[in-house]
Amino acid sequence: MKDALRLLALMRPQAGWMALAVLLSALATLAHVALMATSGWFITAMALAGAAGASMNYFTPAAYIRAFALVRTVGRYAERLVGHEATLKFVANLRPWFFVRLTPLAPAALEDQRSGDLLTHLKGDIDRLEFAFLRILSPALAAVLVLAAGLFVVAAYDGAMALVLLGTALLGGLGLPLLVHRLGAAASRRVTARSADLNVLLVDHLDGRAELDIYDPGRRHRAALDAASDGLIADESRLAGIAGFAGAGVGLAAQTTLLLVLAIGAPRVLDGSLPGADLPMLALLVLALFDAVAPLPLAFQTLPGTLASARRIFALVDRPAPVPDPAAPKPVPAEGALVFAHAGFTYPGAAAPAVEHVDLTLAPGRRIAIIGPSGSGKSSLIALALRFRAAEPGALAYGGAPVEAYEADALRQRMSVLAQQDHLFSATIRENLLIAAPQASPAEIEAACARAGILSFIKAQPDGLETFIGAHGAKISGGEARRLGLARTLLKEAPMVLLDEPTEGLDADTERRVLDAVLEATRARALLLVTHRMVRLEAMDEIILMEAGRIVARGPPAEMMRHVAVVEPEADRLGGESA
Ligand SMILES: Nc1ncnc2c1ncn2[C@@H]1O[C@H](COP(=O)(O)OP(=O)(O)OP(=O)(O)O)[C@@H](O)[C@H]1O
Repeated sequence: MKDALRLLALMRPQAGWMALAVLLSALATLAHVALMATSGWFITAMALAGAAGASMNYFTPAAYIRAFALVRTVGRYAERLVGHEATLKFVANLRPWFFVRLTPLAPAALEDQRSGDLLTHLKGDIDRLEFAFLRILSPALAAVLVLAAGLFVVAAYDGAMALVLLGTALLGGLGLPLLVHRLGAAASRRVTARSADLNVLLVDHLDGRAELDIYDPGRRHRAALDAASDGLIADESRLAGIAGFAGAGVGLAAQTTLLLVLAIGAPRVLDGSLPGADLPMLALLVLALFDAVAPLPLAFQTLPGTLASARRIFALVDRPAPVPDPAAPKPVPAEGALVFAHAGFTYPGAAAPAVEHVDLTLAPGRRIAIIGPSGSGKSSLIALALRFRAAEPGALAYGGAPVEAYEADALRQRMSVLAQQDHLFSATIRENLLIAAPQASPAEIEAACARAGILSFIKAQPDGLETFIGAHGAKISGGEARRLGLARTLLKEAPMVLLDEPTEGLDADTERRVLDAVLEATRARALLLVTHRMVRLEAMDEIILMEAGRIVARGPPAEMMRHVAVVEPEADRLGGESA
C-alpha cells in the first residue's frame, strides 16, 4: 500500500493530464454505450413502426447515432493522445528522478548489485511503472465513471435491471479481478523477480562465455539459465491462462446480464409498462457497459508485478548516499593541497579497516608514490580522495576546507584518474578519449596518446582514432587498453593526477618510456602514483609503503629504496603474499 501511495505521489505532477485522460476515456466509452443503445432502440422502433404501418421521425435518432459515433471516435483519439501525453510526461520525470537518486549512490552503494540488475531496474521496472497509469489506474477510474452513469440510466427504467447490472458488474469488475489478482499475484511478482534473475544470468553468461567454455563443460550455468527461462515462461503462461479465463468471465457476465435484462423486461413489454423499443435499447446498453469492465481483470493482474517493480526501485533509491553532498557547497578552488588527516576507512561488513591513520599531503607539484602488497589499502586511498567513500575516522581536506564542504562532482573536476579497473566504453578510440576532454584539439589528443605510448598503435589501425574497440575494449589487448586509459587520463587538464597501477600489463621498456612521459606531462601538477612496481620511483618526492591499511614507512626515494629492499628483497614482486 505504501508503495502504491508513493507511486501515486510520483504521478501527482501529471494529475491534470491524467484526470483529463480518464474523463475522455469515460466519455468515449459512454458514447459507445449510447451509440449501441440508440441503435438498438432505433432499429426496433423502425421495425415496430413498419409493422404497424405507422410513420416515425428517423432524423432525430439518426442524428444522435451520428453524433455518438463521432464523439466515440474523436473521444478515443483524444483519450489516447492525452493518456499518452500524460504517460510521456510521467516518463520524462520518472527517468531523471531515478537517475538523480541513483548517481550519488555509484559506485559505493551499488556494489552489491548483480551485473545486469541495474539494467533490469532501468528497463523492466521503470517500464512497468510507466504503464501503471495506462494499464491500471485509467481503466479502473474510467470503469467506475461509466458504470455509475450506466446504472443511473438503467435505474431510471427499471430498478430490478439496475440491481442485476450492479451485481454482474461487481462480479465482473471487482469479484473476477480480485480472483484473478489472487490466482496470479504470486506469478506476477515472480515474473518481476525472475526477469531480473534471468537478466543477471544472461549478462553473466555473455560476459563470461570464454570462462564458461573452459570451466563449465557440463554447462551447469547454461542449465541454470534455461531453468530461469523455463520458470519465467511457466509463470507468464499461467498469467496468460488466467487472463484468458478472466476475459471469458467478463464475456459470461456481460451475456448473463443481457439475458437477465431481457428476462426482466420481456414481461413488462408484454404488459405494456415498457415500450417495445426500450428493451433492446437497455439490453444493448448493458452489454456495451461491459466494455468498461473488460480491462479490469488484466489491470488487477498487472498490479502485483507493478508494485513489485515499484518496491525494487524505491528500495534502490532509498539507499543512503555514501557521501552526501552539502546543501550549500563551497566553490572548489582551482588548485590546492589534498590532505589526509589521520584518515581511516572500513568497508561495510569488513572485519578490519582497509585504511587506518593515514596522514598524507598531496600538494601542487608534489609526486607521491604509494607502494605496498596487494590488499594493503592503496586503491582505497584513491576512493577516499575521489569521495566515493568518506573517511571515518579522520578527515580529508582540499584547498584548506574539508572535502565535505564541496560538491563531490565539482571536486572530482580537479582530478584526473586512472582507476585500477578503468572502464573503456563500447565506442571508438576517439570517443573514449574525448570523454575526458571533449574540447581537446587533434594535437592535444596526439600528444596524450604519444605520452601513453599508444600513438603508434593507433596510427597502425586502418581506422586510426575511429577504430571501434568493442565492449570493455574487447577488441584491443590488455596493455593497449591500459595505455588508452592512461592517454585519456593525461588528456584531462586537472591539477591532481591519481594513477592506480598505470603500467600494469606493459613490458619493462614500454613501462619506463611511459612513466618518463607521464612524469614529464604532470611536472607542474600533483601526482599520486599507486604501484606494485619499483620502476622510476627515484623521480618521486616521497614514497609511502603501506601494509594492512597503515603507512609503515615513508620517505624520499633514496632512503625508501633501501628500506623496500630490506622489506622485499625482490622489489618488483611487492604484490606477492610474502611482502
Ligand atoms: N568494495 C569493497 N568492499 C569490501 N572490501 C573491499 C572493497 N574493496 C577493497 N576491499 C578490501 O579492502 C582492502 C584494501 O583493498 P585495496 O583495493 O585498497 O588494496 P590495494 O592495496 O589497492 O590492493 P591491490 O594492490 O591488490 O590493488 C582489501 O582487504 C580488500 O579486500
